[in-house]
Amino acid sequence: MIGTPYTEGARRAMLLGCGELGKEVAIELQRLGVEVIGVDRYANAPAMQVAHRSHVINMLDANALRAVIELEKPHLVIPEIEAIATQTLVEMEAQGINIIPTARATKLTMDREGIRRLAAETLGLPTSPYFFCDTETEFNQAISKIGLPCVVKPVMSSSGKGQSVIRDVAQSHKAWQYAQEGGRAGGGRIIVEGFIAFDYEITLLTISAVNGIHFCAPIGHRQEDGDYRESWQPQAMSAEVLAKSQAIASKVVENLGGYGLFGVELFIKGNDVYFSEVSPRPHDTGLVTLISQDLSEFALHVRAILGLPIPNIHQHGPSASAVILAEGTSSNIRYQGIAAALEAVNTQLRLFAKPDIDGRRRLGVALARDIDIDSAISKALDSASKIKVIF
Ligand SMILES: Nc1ncnc2c1ncn2[C@@H]1O[C@H](COP(=O)(O)OP(=O)(O)OP(=O)(O)O)[C@@H](O)[C@H]1O
Ligand SMILES: NCC(=O)N[C@@H]1O[C@H](COP(=O)([O-])[O-])[C@@H](O)[C@H]1O
Ligand SMILES: [Mg+2]
Repeated sequence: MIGTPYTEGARRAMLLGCGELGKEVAIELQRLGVEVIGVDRYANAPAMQVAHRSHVINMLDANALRAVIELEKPHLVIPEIEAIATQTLVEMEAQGINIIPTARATKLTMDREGIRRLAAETLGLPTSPYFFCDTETEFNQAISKIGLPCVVKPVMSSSGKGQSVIRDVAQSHKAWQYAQEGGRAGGGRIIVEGFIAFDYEITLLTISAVNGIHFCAPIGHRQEDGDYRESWQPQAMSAEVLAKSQAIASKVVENLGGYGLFGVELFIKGNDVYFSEVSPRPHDTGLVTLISQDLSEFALHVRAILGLPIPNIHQHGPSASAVILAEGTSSNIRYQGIAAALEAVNTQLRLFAKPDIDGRRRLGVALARDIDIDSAISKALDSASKIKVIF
């Protein structure tokens, strides 16, 4: 049963994080008449523009997070980013608040050490070799054990922040410093991973719903500076490798528990599949599902978390997304070229409406369908290139 927003019977959902992914989740919640409360670190964040009301707090501040949850008493708390005081979510869950998918999942995936040890050491899944280090001496020892090239990341970071690849020992000190600066908590523990020279990488969107586990068609993507630039669906892969990927994803998702959509990141090399990491929430590379599927990853997340069934997921054929990135400083962002970007058949656009920019920021995404993946990618890239961001 779902009541009407602003009335006693309303079903209240609180989004912790109101970026582009949360905006689409908010729209899907609104479509089913759920009352949406947005929370993020800054005002007028994308999902706040869709929510019934919103709050601006530092979500890493345990007291502020607890206070906003106690004030609003949401039926569902939907984390949209990793950087949240997840220990508070664990405590609130113990008091009966429904944390999506589970407080433990948000805590384990906020920290690379939590999810990596679970996947490799508890579940026995294949991953890159890795070491965790707290000092530069340990770091140098880890590099010599793992060998070059290797990848260095702060344990608490996302979107490639503080991440670099070391190909020559001479780059080690710089990589250490960069990882210390890029960590969410301002320095600290890092992970050194062996570099997997994969043939391709995928996000396998996996949904745990009331009627079981469901998979979307695999999404291929290209990353630059640890951040995604284009994604496409379906990624061609053999039945054997797809089955292996689905088996890995099921193991991870079943262990993390709860209902919701997960973005399982996998590296594929020959017939080998390596687990990389997982988002217990919609994934940025999954933005392509806004054009490639009848139920997008956001619609699927909402269905799952409301305890609704997912009888089928229809995929429309070769599709792609290309991000619209801009760089600069402004709080008066305007977009030109929208008509040109939408000229081709089967093309769509999402402009996230972020209120400002200071540095490089993803502001939108172009979406396209075509007769094959290569054509869909070039159409999406072409559409994205038509958008001129004016400051
Ligand atoms: N061990 C590795 N070997 C080869 N490539 C890697 C490795 N680790 C990461 N990468 C590359 O860097 C990208 C980003 O890495 P990762 O997903 O760990 O970072 P992130 O900061 O969590 O990014 P996001 O938050 O966008 O998922 C991967 O998608 C992959 O392309
Ligand atoms: N890879 C994670 C990811 O894509 N997260 C998405 O980016 C937003 C932050 O954007 P911002 O840095 O521009 O505020 C987040 O709120 C989420 O929607
Ligand atoms: Mg990733």
